[in-house]
Amino acid sequence: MKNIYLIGMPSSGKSTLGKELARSLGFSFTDMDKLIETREQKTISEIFSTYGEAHFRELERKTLHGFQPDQSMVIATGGGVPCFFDNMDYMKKNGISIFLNVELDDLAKRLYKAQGNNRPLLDKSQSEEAVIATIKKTFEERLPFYKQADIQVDGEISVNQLLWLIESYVPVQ
Ligand SMILES: Nc1ncnc2c1ncn2[C@@H]1O[C@H](COP(=O)(O)OP(=O)(O)OP(=O)(O)O)[C@@H](O)[C@H]1O
Ligand SMILES: O=C(O)C1=C[C@@H](O)[C@@H](O)[C@H](O)C1
Ligand SMILES: [Mg+2]
Repeated sequence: MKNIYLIGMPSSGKSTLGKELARSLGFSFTDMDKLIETREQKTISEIFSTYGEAHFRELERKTLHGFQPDQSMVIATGGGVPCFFDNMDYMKKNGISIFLNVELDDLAKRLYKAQGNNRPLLDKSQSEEAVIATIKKTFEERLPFYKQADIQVDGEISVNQLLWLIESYVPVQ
């Protein structure tokens, strides 16, 4: 079966929903950020600070293009993946892309609740206002890319609802 790519802002629920979706479909689950961290033996923050963002974006592209199509995988992409290189076209060509579109206020709340701070583009040591302003600006810049997804989900959704959307888009046996 075709791979499923979950895209969206940090904290939009790609990993949480992705794991449940994979379990329901009997697909394997892969988190691109985790895969890159394992392969590089560094956290995403360390990769950014040591080699810079451009290097990280190259790693993301290589990782994305390294997945074989039709491998029955649910892939939680990094938040920036659709916005660089030909990544969005690649996902559309090689699987089903799903945009998890979550309200900015909800994104900000989730981000503050999450433990730790390993997302270099969303620095929780800044004031809450500054973080929200960054999220808003980033979201607006990314929306034209995210919107190209095959399926868009607005707000919260259950796995069963998501399964229905996927089956309606392309029948899953
Ligand atoms: N539908 C939901 N309602 C409320 N909270 C949620 C929902 N989905 C996820 N969360 C919470 O939001 C936080 C972020 O979720 P998750 O890690 O799945 O997002 P992500 O898109 O994978 O983020 P990242 O890009 O940082 O990896 C977690 O604390 C998770 O428990
Ligand atoms: O939104 C982004 O650009 C990022 C999101 C994370 O998933 C990581 O891929 C990294 O922190 C960059
Ligand atoms: Mg995640």
